[in-house]
Amino acid sequence: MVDRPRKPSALATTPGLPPQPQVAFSADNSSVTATLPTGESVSVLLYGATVVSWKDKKGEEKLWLSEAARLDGSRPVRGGIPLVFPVFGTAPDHAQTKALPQHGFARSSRWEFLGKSTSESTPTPTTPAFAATATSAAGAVAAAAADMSVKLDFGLSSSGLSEDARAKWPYAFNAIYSVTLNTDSLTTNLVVTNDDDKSWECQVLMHTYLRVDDITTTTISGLQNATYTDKTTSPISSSTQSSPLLTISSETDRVYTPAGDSPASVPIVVSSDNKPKFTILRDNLSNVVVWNPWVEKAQGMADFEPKDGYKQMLCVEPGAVGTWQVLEPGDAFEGAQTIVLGGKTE
Ligand SMILES: O=P(O)(O)OC[C@H]1O[C@@H](O)[C@H](O)[C@@H](O)[C@@H]1O
Repeated sequence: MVDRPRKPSALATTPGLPPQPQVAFSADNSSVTATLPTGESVSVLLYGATVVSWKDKKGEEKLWLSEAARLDGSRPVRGGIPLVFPVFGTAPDHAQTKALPQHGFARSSRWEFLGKSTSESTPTPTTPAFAATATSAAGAVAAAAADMSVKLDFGLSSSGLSEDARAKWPYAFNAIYSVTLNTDSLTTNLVVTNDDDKSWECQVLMHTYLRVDDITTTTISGLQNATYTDKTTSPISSSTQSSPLLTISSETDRVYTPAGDSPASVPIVVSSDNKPKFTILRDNLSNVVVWNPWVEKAQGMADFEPKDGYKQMLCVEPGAVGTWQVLEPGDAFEGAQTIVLGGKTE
């Protein structure tokens, strides 16, 4: 169970120092949960290094997780943030990955927990910003706690794969996935290194299931003028997003390539009733998949519950999937998303 942490590793015990984030494993060691002193938390299943919960300080869940999601490692998690690597979907025409299952093996491999690190920008009494927010030692402690973040690192390498996955993708690699919880944001960052003596190609995607209040009043901005492929048509079609706002009113499965020189310069804003709920920033991930299965596809997925749960979820998935990332021996690919609560980006 992800909700019953034990073995708190760092507690507020030193007077005068801000309280520290807590990091704890579940009783069965299947997941690790980090909690900030201000109450925000994130839980990551070692299976897939799948983020399965992200809560704000009020305890409100920000990610959608199916009630029928398997958390026992028997199949990829339906919800949270499964990690897609080294192939997005299936690629029957791509020699190196054609034998792999949908979305590759990262989401169905057990990752190793490498450790946690915390950071804080501790204001001092001489800093004007500090003086404005804290006029006492207690205020200083509270201000420091409010600025704190915790990073959880997970590792996976070719030697940690199942025999089956290794046989289907026989390349040496090393991956480090970092999940950083801040008071108002969550960052997931993947670095994959080619440890082989020959080059290989991969795709990467962070399959984020956002929890929304009501899909019919949800809008997505930041995709205007982006070209996209529509996977719901047969054959797959291509188009350009003309409207500034995307709304979802039927099955949606699109791979966007937002316009702009730098992928990071185009935030995607998911709003509920015109109120910004999530702002998604991308670093070196030049595609965004927007997916909602709607009525029929949700019915067809055994692990999708409740069946009308598609009304409370929206997948906005930053990735590098439009083309193949070619990694020469020793090369690394790094990509990240930051999901900021509300409309703030700084
Ligand atoms: O059922 P899965 O393997 O988790 O995939 C869910 C969806 O993932 C999305 O990223 C794909 O674009 C969809 O085509 C796919 O249906």
